[in-house]
Amino acid sequence: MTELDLRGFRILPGYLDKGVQEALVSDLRDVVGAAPLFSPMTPMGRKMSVRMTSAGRYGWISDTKGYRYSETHPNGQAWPAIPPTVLNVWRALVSDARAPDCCLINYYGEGARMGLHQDRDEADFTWPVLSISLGDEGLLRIGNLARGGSTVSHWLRSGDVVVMGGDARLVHHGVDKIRFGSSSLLNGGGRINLTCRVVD
Ligand SMILES: O=C(O)CCC(=O)C(=O)O
Ligand SMILES: [Fe+2]
Repeated sequence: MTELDLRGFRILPGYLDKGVQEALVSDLRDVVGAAPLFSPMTPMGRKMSVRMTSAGRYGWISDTKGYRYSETHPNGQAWPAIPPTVLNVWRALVSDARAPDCCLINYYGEGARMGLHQDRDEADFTWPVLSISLGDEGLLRIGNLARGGSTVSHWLRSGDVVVMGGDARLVHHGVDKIRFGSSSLLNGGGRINLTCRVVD
């Protein structure tokens, strides 16, 4: 398998075969059944186009009080456990020593996007963020440690995995757009991105 290094992000195209992708989607259906997707508001009061939920001890939430991790879903309930199918990918690529305590699930429907940002709400940046893409293709944009400057873009496809760690742990990134309907993995189309994080 050819592995790519884009500004320190380790990109593993096609890392997960179709069978594993389907198993992940099946487990995620259970997670979303227990912890429904919601549309977060930015601290500025704008609705994000991506819908989200989480699994694990912590989930990532955003509302007018700001971005943060929470031990409960906005509906007040604890998040469901991270499925073993997800933990297996982390174990294979990141660590046997410690498991992630958050798996953020992002769902991109038609027209959804995510602006350039850093993942910096975790306590210890020596742990990488592991990202898994499922379903429709998404155009990842990668910038720099500081805000601004040039960017590079790369289409992520279903089964691709990205490790954002080391010196690149705080590199800005975002998803400009998806190619809605480009994959048949998810009934009804769209893109799911999972990011596994060590929060505390
Ligand atoms: O959807 C993606 O590929 C990236 C998601 C992301 O950057 C995040 O959830 O922080
Ligand atoms: Fe991110």
